[in-house]
Amino acid sequence: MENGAARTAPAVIVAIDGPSGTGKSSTSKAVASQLGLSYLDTGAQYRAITWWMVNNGIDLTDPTAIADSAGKAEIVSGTDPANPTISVDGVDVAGPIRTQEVTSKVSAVSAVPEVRARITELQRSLAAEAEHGIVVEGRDIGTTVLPDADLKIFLTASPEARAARRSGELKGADVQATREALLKRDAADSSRKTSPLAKADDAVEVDTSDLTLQQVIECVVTLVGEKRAAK
Ligand SMILES: Nc1ncnc2c1ncn2[C@@H]1O[C@H](COP(=O)(O)OP(=O)(O)OP(=O)(O)O)[C@@H](O)[C@H]1O
Ligand SMILES: Nc1ccn([C@@H]2O[C@H](COP(=O)(O)O)[C@@H](O)[C@H]2O)c(=O)n1
Repeated sequence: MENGAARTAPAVIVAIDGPSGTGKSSTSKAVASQLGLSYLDTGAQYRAITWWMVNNGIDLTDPTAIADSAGKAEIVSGTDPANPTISVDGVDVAGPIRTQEVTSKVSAVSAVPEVRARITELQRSLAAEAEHGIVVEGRDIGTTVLPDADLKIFLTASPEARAARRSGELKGADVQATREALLKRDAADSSRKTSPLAKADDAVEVDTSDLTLQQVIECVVTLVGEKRAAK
């Protein structure tokens, strides 16, 4: 180190992927906050473009119609883990993108290659801009968006654990119906041709079924520390 310059932690790129309800958002946000990193929820971006298409009457059963309008909405993501934001054409859509309607339609939109190309470009530029590094969570971050990430995590959990977590969050929604909806979305996301939900070969798999959220956060923070120490 020259001139006694203080040693600062090297910037680090962390990719966290996995099926729905495995704890990606909760874990990523907490890890990013704890380590002073940026945070990007890529699912929110796919939900935002879906919300725009629903609002603009695009036929979501027609992949050509989806592809033709893939570039029309301006999607902006704020990457502060204490206040992640998402807007479409200047409108804050953090609430509207969580409706049942958007949740049930997002997989049809995210399967279209033109949509993925557009959103992937946004994700890569946000990751490149993050001064101290970033935690990016989604389905294809380790495999496609950031294949050179310093650390790749693939979170899993049993369908039962995930359904119980989600129905608790949805204030007592039927656990069985929630389980079916989660599995249906995972099946669609895993079977699409373009960058399906998948574990990267070099990802660390963490089964969160029997872990508390705090334990998962600690596990990821430890893994990031190890990667940083080796840089
Ligand atoms: N290890 C855990 N133990 C118990 N509850 C958890 C755990 N991890 C996350 N949760 C809870 O499970 C719910 C789903 O978590 P979260 O939204 O982080 O999952 P996700 O993988 O990002 O889901 P999605 O892909 O559908 O957005 C939240 O209510 C969260 O608080
Ligand atoms: N990298 C990603 C992230 C998300 N998707 C699609 O968005 C949907 C919503 O994701 P949530 O994390 O908010 O539940 C998800 O079901 C995928 O269809 C994606 O394709 N790639």
